[in-house]
Amino acid sequence: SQSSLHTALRLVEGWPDKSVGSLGQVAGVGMDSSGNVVIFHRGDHVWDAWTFDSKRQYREKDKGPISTDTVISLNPQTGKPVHQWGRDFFYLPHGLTLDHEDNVWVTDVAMHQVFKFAPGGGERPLLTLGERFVPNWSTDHFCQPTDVAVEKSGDFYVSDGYCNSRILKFDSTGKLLAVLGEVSHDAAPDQGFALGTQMVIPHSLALAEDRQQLCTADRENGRVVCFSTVTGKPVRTIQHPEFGERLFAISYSPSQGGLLHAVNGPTDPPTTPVQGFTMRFGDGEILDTWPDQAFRNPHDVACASSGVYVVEIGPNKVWKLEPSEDQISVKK
Ligand SMILES: O=C(N[C@@H](O)C(=O)O)c1ccccc1
Repeated sequence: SQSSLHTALRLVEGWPDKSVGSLGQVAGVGMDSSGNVVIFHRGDHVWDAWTFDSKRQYREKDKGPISTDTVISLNPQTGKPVHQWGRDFFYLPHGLTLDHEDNVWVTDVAMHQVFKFAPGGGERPLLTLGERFVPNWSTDHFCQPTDVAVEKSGDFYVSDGYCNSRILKFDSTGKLLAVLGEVSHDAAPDQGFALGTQMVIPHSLALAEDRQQLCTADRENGRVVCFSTVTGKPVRTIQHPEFGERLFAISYSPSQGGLLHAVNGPTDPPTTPVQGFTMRFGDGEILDTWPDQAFRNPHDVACASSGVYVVEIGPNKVWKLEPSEDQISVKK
């Protein structure tokens, strides 16, 4: 039997440092190569039931972009902000990813666009994809794109999105290479997708490059779907009763033989605890659930050697979870 040591995670009190000040809805979290925790929040903009019209067009364009910095890098030990940028550009921040060169990849669900910024941000993006404020399902448009994952080769994936059920693969210049998990736009939900049902809001991406798999949190199906990065075909799903109906975000760590961290989401009526999961990547088995008290609305998760980080929307929180002293050995 294989035993693997892992540790129960617990919330770190008083993190981040109060100098971070008041945050808007915190949509995305990522780690940079220095181990800083980078968060993507919405300032005074919110996504509520009236924000988009029936065609998924953003209703509040003329309010202008968020006037405060939306990207904040936090020191992982002190929780103090070490850098911030991104004012007067974004309307509804969603996904944030740092690639292996610390370029910052972000999605904005109001603009229906994906941007690549140089390390540390800057005034203008290095790359812009999608047509500003124009939702569509043609391959040069997105519809509320949710996240980005980037290979060392520079090829990258976009999970698209709330109103498209697909993942697009591009080369480093933004040329479309492949569409993963696509079903014809008018197909019934249970047709055309190799694993039985199409994705419903591919909401978060985790790239396990060493395992040639790209996984997504198929949010409203409450499951993980993994695709081969070689063939683009779906290779497996991971689903557990403990997930409940909705799985919001996932993050891959190559350590300890490959771990997948995930957070689920609230349901109405509440059926399962809103919590985090640590799974063995290989077979998807749950090794640990955390934290001791429940989350309310976890929206994204990122992991590093310093700990696991979860951001929430309502209440707007950034949580740090670190291994607690009591090591638990799992006999499997
Ligand atoms: O999913 C929603 N929001 C979050 O995921 C988010 O804010 O990214 C949402 C859906 C309907 C109405 C309002 C918000």
